[in-house]
Amino acid sequence: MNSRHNPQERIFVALDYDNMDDALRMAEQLGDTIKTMKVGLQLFFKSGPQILHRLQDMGFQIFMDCKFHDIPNTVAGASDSVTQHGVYMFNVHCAGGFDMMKRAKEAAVKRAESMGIAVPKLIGVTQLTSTSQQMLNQEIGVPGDVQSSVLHYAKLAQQAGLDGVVASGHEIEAIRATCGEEFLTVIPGIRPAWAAQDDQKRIMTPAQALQAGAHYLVIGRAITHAADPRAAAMRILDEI
Ligand SMILES: O=C(O)c1cc(=O)[nH]c(=O)n1[C@@H]1O[C@H](COP(=O)(O)O)[C@@H](O)[C@H]1O
Repeated sequence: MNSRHNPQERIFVALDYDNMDDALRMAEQLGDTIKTMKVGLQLFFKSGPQILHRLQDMGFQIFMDCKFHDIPNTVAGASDSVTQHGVYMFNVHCAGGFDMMKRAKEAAVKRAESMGIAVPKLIGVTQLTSTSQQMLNQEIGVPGDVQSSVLHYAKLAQQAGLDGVVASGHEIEAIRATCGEEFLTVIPGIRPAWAAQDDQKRIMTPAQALQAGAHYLVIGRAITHAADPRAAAMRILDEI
């Protein structure tokens, strides 16, 4: 297992809520167990950027999950804007291509340097964890196996200067072998043995994913929908 970080720093909790009060309540409950909160589009569109600053004021780092995917100029502009909020990490879809990813990174670096803040980590989404082999081939129209597609995107993201990728637990080892140990792997689709699978297809337990070399795990419902979220987070931390 990668031991560079303590377990609390390796779990990002997905605050997938439709209002700021519920999200802040959850963050408060998890305050002494989790360091980074993931804010996605559902919450962001309801609360606006103030959710980022409220969480930061509570001491959390933010993974802004905006999954940008547009022409390079537009994504560069969006990356510049999100960087201004001092987020720890944000993401783009690798499917936007090399130039889009490179421009996103350049914009984030330029803005962070002009503000004198840490450059946010930029992560490329490879294939979503809700994508099965059959979906990839038949619906999305990409031939070959999921792992080959994920590896192709991971290599492209690394060449474009990104810090890492989002993928499922099943691809961690191949990504590490191809892109090296420093290239970050951010892994959703995490399900403890005692949690429901929901809409995720390519899943893994927290312990298995860390064993395979994941840097960070993204966990939503297994914690936020638990009867006692803090106890669920503690149980996961114990398991890893
Ligand atoms: O970028 C992501 O965070 C992401 C990528 C991916 O391939 N799959 C995926 O589930 N996610 C996010 O990770 C979180 C997973 O939530 P749960 O399935 O509730 O644990 C959600 O907020 C998703 O938006």
